[in-house]
Amino acid sequence: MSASPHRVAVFGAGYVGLVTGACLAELGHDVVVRDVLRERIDALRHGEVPIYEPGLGELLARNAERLRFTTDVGEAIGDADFVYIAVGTPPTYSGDADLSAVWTVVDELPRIERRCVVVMKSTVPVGTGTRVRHRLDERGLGHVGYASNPEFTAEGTAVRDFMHPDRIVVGAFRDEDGDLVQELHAGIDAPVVRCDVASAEMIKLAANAALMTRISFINEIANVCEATGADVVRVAEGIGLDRRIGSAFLRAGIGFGGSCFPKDSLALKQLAANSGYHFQLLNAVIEVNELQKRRVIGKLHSHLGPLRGKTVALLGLAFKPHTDDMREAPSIVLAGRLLAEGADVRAWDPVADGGDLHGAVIVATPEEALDGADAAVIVTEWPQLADIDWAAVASTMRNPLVIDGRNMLDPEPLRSLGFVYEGIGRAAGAGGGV
Ligand SMILES: NC(=O)c1ccc[n+]([C@@H]2O[C@H](COP(=O)([O-])OP(=O)(O)OC[C@H]3O[C@@H](n4cnc5c(N)ncnc54)[C@H](O)[C@@H]3O)[C@@H](O)[C@H]2O)c1
Ligand SMILES: O=c1ccn([C@@H]2O[C@H](COP(=O)(O)OP(=O)(O)O[C@H]3O[C@H](CO)[C@@H](O)[C@H](O)[C@H]3O)[C@@H](O)[C@H]2O)c(=O)[nH]1
Repeated sequence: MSASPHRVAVFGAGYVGLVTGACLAELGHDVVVRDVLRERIDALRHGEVPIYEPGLGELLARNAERLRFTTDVGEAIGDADFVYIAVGTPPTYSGDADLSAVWTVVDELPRIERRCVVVMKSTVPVGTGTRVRHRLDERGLGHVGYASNPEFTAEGTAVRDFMHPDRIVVGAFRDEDGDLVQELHAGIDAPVVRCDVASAEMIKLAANAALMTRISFINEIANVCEATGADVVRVAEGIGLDRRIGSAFLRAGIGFGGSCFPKDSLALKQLAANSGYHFQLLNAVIEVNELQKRRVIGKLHSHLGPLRGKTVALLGLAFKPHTDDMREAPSIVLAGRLLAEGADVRAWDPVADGGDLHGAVIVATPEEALDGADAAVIVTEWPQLADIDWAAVASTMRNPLVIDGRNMLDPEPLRSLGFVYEGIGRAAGAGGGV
């Protein structure tokens, strides 16, 4: 519980806005979350949680008396001390971040007489804060503060990440605004990085770029492992124990997806390009990822030949486990390629609804997806997949082939059951799951 409760308005009831609102309420603040989607707000008012995020439902319920939901700007702003902007910043056709939702919020802010701080939670290009500051000044809101407080939570662990972050970043034009945002987080035990607004904006983009670089790096190592007979799982373990390297984000697989990495890599690439800089390394990271998503298709070809008429079971659809989010999920590229090549796609996910996969048949259990299939492809490392009774499945599949896009299974038991097992970057005969 923080020493002094504040009144906070959060614009955007998506993955970030809802988690931010619920966690700030948990810290003792009074929060109003505003969204433009009436059905989303109605659902929240009825105690329903419109997204799948572990722990969020309990947090919203526990803090119900400090949380309100509205579509109305005036009601949201009320007498708020903080206005958090947590709206989407998707990529435009060119890859630049689309800031239209951010500008809508800035422009719909009513006349505010008192002291209040607008806080940017959305991921935005460097320079956005300066532009928002000017717009606030032009609108006669010069007394309203502005701070950048980027979000580093990952989907599936967002509540824990918010309450126990590695760090809190606060960039402000005026120290007193930064002080207030820092004070709002009283009760969270984490280092606070105080800096200028541009640096805070860059910390967010650079952190994501660093994580993506590690993933594309290990994926390229995996591809070389595959060509040379090494096992990337052991290689990642071996290099990750070096404290200078560390073991996080060294899981080779079929590439990164999600609502953040793909779009933020493009946004940083275009931000650099717009400033006259060609960001070569980031371009390579993006390209490696695009190719990585398609490697499974090559593996299927090498085992099955032409895919027309073959049935492929896609196990997992969400871009990662413990979320229903399918934005930029590798499953979308995979399903699209398979369907284009004439394969029948049967797909399963415990929470993502697969509505984006036009032409794929969505089934209720992994076993149903595998029944009669020519190949199983593990797309998302859902823990449920570790519990499949492969001995039973062996007799129901048309062809016992498992392509493990996340290196989650132990190859040896599968091979001893007669399965052909291929991971990503795992030489034939390599043992041990991850
Ligand atoms: N998803 C994540 O895990 C994550 C983590 C860190 C940062 N971010 C960044 O946070 C931002 C939000 O991401 P998200 O995943 O929560 O997006 P989202 O699409 O899930 O949610 C955005 C919400 O904003 C609402 N909205 C649009 N215009 C509005 C307005 N004028 N007033 C109020 N609400 C409005 C939308 O209806 C939607 O519900 C993005 O910039 C994203 O890059 C996301
Ligand atoms: O070793 C790894 C780690 C992750 N991934 C993939 O990378 C993607 C992103 O995973 P993750 O980072 O766990 O999830 P996000 O929810 O997208 O979170 C990222 O993006 C958020 C939005 O910017 C940031 O706030 C988080 O810090 C950052 O981790 C997923 O497709 C994963 O399968 C790998 O392939 N190998």
